[in-house]
Amino acid sequence: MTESRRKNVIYLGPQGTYTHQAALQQFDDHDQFDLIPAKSIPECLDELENNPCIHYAVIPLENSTNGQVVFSYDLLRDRMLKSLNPDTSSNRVIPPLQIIAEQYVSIEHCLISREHLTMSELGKYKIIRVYSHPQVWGQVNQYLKELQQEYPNTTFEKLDTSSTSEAVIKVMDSKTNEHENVLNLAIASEFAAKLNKVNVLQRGINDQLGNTTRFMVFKKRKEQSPAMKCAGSKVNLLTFTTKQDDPGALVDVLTVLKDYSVNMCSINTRPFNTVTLERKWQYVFFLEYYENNENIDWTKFYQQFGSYCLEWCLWGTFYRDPRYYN
Ligand SMILES: O=C(O)C(=O)C[C@]1(C(=O)O)C=C[C@@H](O)C=C1
Repeated sequence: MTESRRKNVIYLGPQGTYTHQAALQQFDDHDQFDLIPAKSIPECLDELENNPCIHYAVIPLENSTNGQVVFSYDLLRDRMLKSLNPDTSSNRVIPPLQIIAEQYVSIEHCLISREHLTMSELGKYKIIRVYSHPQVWGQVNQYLKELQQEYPNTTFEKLDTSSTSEAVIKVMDSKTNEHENVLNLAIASEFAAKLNKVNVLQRGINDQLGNTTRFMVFKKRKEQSPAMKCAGSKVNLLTFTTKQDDPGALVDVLTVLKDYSVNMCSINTRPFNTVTLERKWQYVFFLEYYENNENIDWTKFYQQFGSYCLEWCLWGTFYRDPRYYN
């Protein structure tokens, strides 16, 4: 493969994040794809949208323990609202980005230190600063509570970073201050610890066994989809707003799914409030449904569905991840 045919995939970095693992799962052909770390989730989609050298983006969407990755949901929400063109007769928004796949990554958090030390040594520190991505706190709540109970004379502080690998780098850069009795720790994957050659104090510290995060893979809509060896169920992800706040407005939209025997797999919502719009405080709904019924007239389905929405946007149709749903 010539250099120019190679494709660039941007993901939430630095190297070693769970998103990096999702990107490696999706784009496992190293002769074809270069993986490029981004500093934040918004940067991933901004770069894919605006940088001609970026071909794909991978971002986290939801976690089995603590739900929505709100940063990602809000990117879709804001993109749908931004793309709305009040001059056109159609209420369908067609954004420049499209979802083409999902990936699931098993999340096994570790407690990580820069220096080599053991759990029994934690009690000698007055303050322990724990760095991680904000999405992680809800996955290790119980663990941190128990840690505090075990070391009652130590104050544990939680500090947010842009990703779990960023937390590891923070800990590597901030030297333990023995004099002030302050220790810096990170919560991240074993993969991140190994990449950065730091010490794993404890493994599998997440509260729930089977903790899993689901990631979404995007491409530019105008570019061709890559060839994918997939089979099985196809899923659609669509966002919409309702026409009014009257009783039954949401039911009207969802009844179309029932009428066409379309099986819904998830529904979520995020609020928004825009001064330029007449209605205050509205919601964007996120809907996922299967596309496995060949007898459905999808053109008619979307005509009817769209007629009950103020605006709607189909983000993509993709296969259920066969690695996870086997
Ligand atoms: O920080 C990382 O490693 C990420 O890939 C982000 C992220 C998230 O935003 O949900 C991914 C999976 C884990 O649930 C924690 C953090």
